Amino acid sequence: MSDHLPDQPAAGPAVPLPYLIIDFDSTFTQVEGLDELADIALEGSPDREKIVGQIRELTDRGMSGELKFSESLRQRLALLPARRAHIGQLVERLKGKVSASIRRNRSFFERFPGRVYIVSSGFREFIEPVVAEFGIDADHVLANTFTFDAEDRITGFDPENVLSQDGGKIRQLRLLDLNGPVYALGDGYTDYQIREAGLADRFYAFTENVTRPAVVAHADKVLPSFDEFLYQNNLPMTLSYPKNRIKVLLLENPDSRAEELFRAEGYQVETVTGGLDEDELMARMEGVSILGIRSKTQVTARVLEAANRLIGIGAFCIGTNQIDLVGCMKKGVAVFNAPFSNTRSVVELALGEIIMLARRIPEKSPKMHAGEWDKSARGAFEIRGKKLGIVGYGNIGSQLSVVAEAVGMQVLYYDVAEKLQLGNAIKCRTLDELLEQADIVTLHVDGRPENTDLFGEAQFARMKPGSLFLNNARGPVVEVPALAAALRSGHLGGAAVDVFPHEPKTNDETFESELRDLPNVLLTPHIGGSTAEAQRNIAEFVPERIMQYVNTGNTQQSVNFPNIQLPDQPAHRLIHIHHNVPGVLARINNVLAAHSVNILGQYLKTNEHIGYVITDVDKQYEPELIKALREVEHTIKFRVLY
Ligand SMILES: NC(=O)c1ccc[n+]([C@@H]2O[C@H](COP(=O)([O-])OP(=O)(O)OC[C@H]3O[C@@H](n4cnc5c(N)ncnc54)[C@H](O)[C@@H]3O)[C@@H](O)[C@H]2O)c1
Ligand SMILES: O=C(O)[C@H](O)COP(=O)(O)O
Repeated sequence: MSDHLPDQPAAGPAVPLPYLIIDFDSTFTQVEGLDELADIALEGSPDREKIVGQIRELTDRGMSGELKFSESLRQRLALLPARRAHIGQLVERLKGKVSASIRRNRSFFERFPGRVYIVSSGFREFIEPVVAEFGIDADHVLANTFTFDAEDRITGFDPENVLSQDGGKIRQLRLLDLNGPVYALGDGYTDYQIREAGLADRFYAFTENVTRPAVVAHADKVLPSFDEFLYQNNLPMTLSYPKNRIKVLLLENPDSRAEELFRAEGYQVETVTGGLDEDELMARMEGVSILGIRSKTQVTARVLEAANRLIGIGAFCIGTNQIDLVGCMKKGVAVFNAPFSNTRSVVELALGEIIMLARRIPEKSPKMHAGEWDKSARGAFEIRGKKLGIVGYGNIGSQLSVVAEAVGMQVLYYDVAEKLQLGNAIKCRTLDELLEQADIVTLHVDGRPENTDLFGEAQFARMKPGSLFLNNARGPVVEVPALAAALRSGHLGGAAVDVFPHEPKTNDETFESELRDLPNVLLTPHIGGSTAEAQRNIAEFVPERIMQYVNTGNTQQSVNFPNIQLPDQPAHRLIHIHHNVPGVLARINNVLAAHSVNILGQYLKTNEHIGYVITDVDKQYEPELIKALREVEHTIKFRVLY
């Protein structure tokens, strides 16, 4: 039995629950209130950007300890042309900008309002209504207050308020005189000063929104999220595990959007340019929960053995033949890919290649670059009316079929599976039937092991003399020496090849192949799916699938897990992956019954190797229940979602 994410610690506060002194700007909320107020007040002003920028800079200098706090506040307010009416708009804006992890753990604040103080150098007028939604009363908000003139313009701050003065938070804490342990949480230097003055037992630097190195350097602990604080202190939390503890390793340069999306969700992300070989990858797998790869990285049984926390793999491409899918299943690792995101890109490349080969451009263009003018129609033909033989009529093959017919080609196809015949395409019963008729043969099969060497001497010999050949599928599907021989002998009129049995791991390695320097051969470095559109689509599609799996257990479109999509419902969700043997579901339910847990919804799907059960239950689980579920015989992985 293995388990990648620890369960929620015993749901209950440490005794006694320390007082939490929480900063407001950039901690409770994602932003600085005064910066936002300036942005609102200056709407429509040509100076908006300039003044907001100046205020931001002053805020930053004050927060990092570079400028005296009172001076930073005075200068900011002098720049701020705001009125009382703007404060209402600011409150609405701030309500939508409460830090994600604070928002997520609203129930914590509602449960322990007496232990939380918002101590801020910001202003009560906008803080109070925002934190009130979390059950925090006005007498637990300690903040500055604005002064106004007769026309309701903000003129400054109340100088009598200790929080407007240097060392204001220290003075405020002294006045509060709390009896018991005190923890201070914030992003600024003034939050650290509470601890420095001995008025807090710990200072936690909160970095979910902003990281100030000078502040982090003084922290007892760094908190990428409030979940992390609750987790470290064994306090009740909404998630079962802080996302910042989930490590994502991205290889082979997927579009930067992927990293952005994972980071936005709070995950820790590491990236590696290019691919890694087996040993290198094994050395990187410790602690990795999510692995992102493209077509090059081989995820073998040895790699999986080295993966002690892996729960999901994202193939940022279509093909998944590079992954030991069954091995993943048996380890409870769900695999997702992007089945359609680069389909169109491959189709467009194939069509372009067909035309280029038919006009012998691979020969003509280099000659022109060398200064040779070779104007002749020898060996050049139109593609209109020619027979295109598509081997593998899946997503790419069938899309190419439509596009090829649109430019006047006749399409023949061969597939091992029964496929919907599109347009006027003609199905061939055997591969040979297709090879004997086609003027151009294009491969779009997947990389399953049985397809290794699908095309060799015999298949090329079957093709019509002078015909063209394209491989944009997978390198091992074609015996390269046989293809090279058919081209050298002139039996084939040309070829376009994008994929190779041995491809360089990075752009720094040299490409070696027998196909180099052959006539009328277009060679491309596995770029069938390498377009801006495809890469962007993939980088959005795959992280979304993986995050849905991590967050909700949804396995829709997983390539190796039974597909289950569940409704979101207010419940506690338990995820159980087990070897597919009889009786596991009954055992799970016996454990739930023995702990008097009511099942709100339960979904089971199995495949040849595993069973996947999602159970929604109606009450907070006890540690003993989790332990008992984990001990159910044949469990591969057990996970508490929330
Ligand atoms: N060059 C690139 O950059 C690039 C980009 C995307 C995809 N690809 C490759 O293209 C492949 C196909 O992509 P897709 O989205 O169309 O996949 P798909 O799964 O939709 O289609 C593959 C089709 O091939 C058929 N097939 C498998 N083996 C066969 C065989 N021996 N003979 C005849 N038919 C066979 C399958 O039944 C299926 O219909 C991918 O698996 C990937 O390897 C390459
Ligand atoms: O399977 C695929 O989608 C293609 O082979 C593209 O792979 P790549 O992302 O490694 O370019």
